[in-house]
Amino acid sequence: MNDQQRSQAVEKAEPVYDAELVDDTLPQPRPRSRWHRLRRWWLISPRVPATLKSKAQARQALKDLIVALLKSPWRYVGAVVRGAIAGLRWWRQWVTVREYREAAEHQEKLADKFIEIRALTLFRWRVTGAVIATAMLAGLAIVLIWGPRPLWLTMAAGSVGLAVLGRRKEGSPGRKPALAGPRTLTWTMDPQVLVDAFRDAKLIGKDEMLRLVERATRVGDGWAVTVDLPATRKAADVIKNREALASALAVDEVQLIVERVRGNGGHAGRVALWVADTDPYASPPLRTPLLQAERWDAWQPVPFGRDARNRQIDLPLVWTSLLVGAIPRQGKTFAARLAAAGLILDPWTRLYIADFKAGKDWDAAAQVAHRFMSGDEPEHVLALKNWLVELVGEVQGRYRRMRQLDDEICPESKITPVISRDPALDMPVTAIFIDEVQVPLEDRTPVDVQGKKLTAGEYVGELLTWLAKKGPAAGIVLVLATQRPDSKTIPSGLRAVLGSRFALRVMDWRDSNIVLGEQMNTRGYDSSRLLPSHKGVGILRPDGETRSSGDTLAMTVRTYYMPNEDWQAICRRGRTLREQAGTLTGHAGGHEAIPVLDHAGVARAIGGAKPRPQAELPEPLAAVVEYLGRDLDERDFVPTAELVEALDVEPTAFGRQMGELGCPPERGRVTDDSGTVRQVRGYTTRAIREAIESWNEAP
Ligand SMILES: Nc1ncnc2c1ncn2[C@@H]1O[C@H](COP(=O)(O)OP(=O)(O)OP(=O)(O)O)[C@@H](O)[C@H]1O
Repeated sequence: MNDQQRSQAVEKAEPVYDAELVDDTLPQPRPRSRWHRLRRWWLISPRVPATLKSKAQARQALKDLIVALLKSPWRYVGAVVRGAIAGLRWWRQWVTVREYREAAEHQEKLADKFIEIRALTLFRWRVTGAVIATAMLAGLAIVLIWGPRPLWLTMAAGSVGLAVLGRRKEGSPGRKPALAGPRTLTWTMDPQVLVDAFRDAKLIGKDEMLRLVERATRVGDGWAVTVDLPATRKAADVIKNREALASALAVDEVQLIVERVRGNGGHAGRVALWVADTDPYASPPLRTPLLQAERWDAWQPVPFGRDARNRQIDLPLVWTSLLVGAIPRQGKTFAARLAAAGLILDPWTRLYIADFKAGKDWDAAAQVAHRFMSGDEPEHVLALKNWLVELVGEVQGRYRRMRQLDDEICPESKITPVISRDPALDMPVTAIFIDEVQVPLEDRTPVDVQGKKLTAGEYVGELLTWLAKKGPAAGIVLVLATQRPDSKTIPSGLRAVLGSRFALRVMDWRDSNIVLGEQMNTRGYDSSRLLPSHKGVGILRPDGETRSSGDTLAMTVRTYYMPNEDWQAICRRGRTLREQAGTLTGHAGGHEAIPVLDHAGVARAIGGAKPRPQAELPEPLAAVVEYLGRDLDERDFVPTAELVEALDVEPTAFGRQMGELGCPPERGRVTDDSGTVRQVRGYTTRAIREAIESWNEAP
């Protein structure tokens, strides 16, 4: 066989790999060391006492032990005294032949038995006297013969006997554990008191018991304890009836925090309680930590306040909106300014500030705001209307531009930190703060929206609703503060789309529900119960995650205190940061830009008004509008070739006529059926809409 024949006879095979194909995109089991396994078992085993499972618990157990030891002499003396009293009572009954006497009285034979009873009583007195005399003589003899020591020993044994007799009876702590689980004395959180409180508040039945999950521990300036409710009871009901429980525990409800323990370590019947020693809001308020921050990232939740346990509560602002409601002088403006402070310290954030309170509270923000006004006249309302129209147009533009960005920069139709800081994309996080929003919402100045007559208030309401709905994903943050959170002032459609809510003290539970949401009072959250003296304390119902709140629906928070000088310092810092970053624009930059208004587009977007009949439009614009129909709003770009073919027009003349109507052809990108992107000439729908509008507005 020559070489050529050999190479034809032997067929080359693909290499064979001796291996297993592993899909490493799936979560892989992690090898666990013995130490890890032991640790895990230790933590979950019911045999290991809870006190040995965590340092905090062990420390608390040690403290309790020391306290028990220190208290034991007093407890012993108490038991001996109780024993002595019990012994005396028993002796009195015996000496007065009480049982026999009562039986005779019962049978109405006391007179017959009187002599007999008296004799017996005398006899027992004599026995008592004889016993005392014998005991004294015996004691004397013992002292004389053996000294006082045996006497002391006898008395000690006697005191033990009395202490046993005087030990606490059934059900009292000290004899039998009231909760399942290990038990030692606690200072204030007596388990029996807790069980009784739950029973009195009708949160558990008379025969039901609580189970102790985590013994009472000192946390901050109060006591924390975690308990399991009986199987059929729900933690949500305890939260709902927090006030009854506070009353049963004899504390003010602001001192009691009840939370459901959720996630892996919890279940629907596990409740964590914290009882403050004193009113947690009576202490002086804390200054905002933002004062120490050189700058802030708007994408990070803003430090908003502290709860009663002194845990920091942060408020996320990007991708959401906030409604703050309260009666006057409770700290609304202060709360809204806290949210603003975080955004002011991020130079990449654009701010619109409308202060309808017309006071001095917001003035310092003028040096950083892109748009700023302070006043409560109709002209201010109309100016706000224009801002909002501009913002609606801005949001529409952002969505259109985001659609054109590639998936790596913009994976969803949502702005990201990178997009928001890219000056070329011009989509910064834009926050609009409106203080006393009821003023523009109630304004009755008539406005003409594309032929439809509305009041300025109605139109502002529609624009705000649209912005709250569509704005957050495009980086628009809406913060509205109102003194009048009633259903007439804040349209329900607007309330429904505002993500986060903060209710300071209001007049009644209805107003509280208007701010916090339907039925929130029945779930235990009612801001009308807050005390007038608790300025800056409110119920926060956040949207998304807030640090340290877990899955809590809402929480009582005391906002950080930011007096005017701190606020001014933050605004000054915000200005310096913007100057350095070159992002000082609009009002703060000294050139008040006139809002770019696309009234027709906005009216179409919010559905509040219809454009004028298209018959009024000149050709070929009318034909283009007719051909595009709904696509006018849904598409960004229409190639000239498509229009020329559909309308059967001469391309050069068509281009010239469109240009004369204010809509010259531009270059744009289209994707053909095979997925290839090509650059072609055509018209942006925005330009077409603007052409329609300018024609409609022409006299
Ligand atoms: N976190 C806080 N801690 C302590 N005091 C506060 C706090 N927040 C606000 N206050 C106090 O409450 C007062 C009223 O606050 P603010 O001006 O924000 O009220 P408001 O609800 O906006 O009032 P109005 O409805 O009149 O505009 C402030 O002067 C301030 O002293």
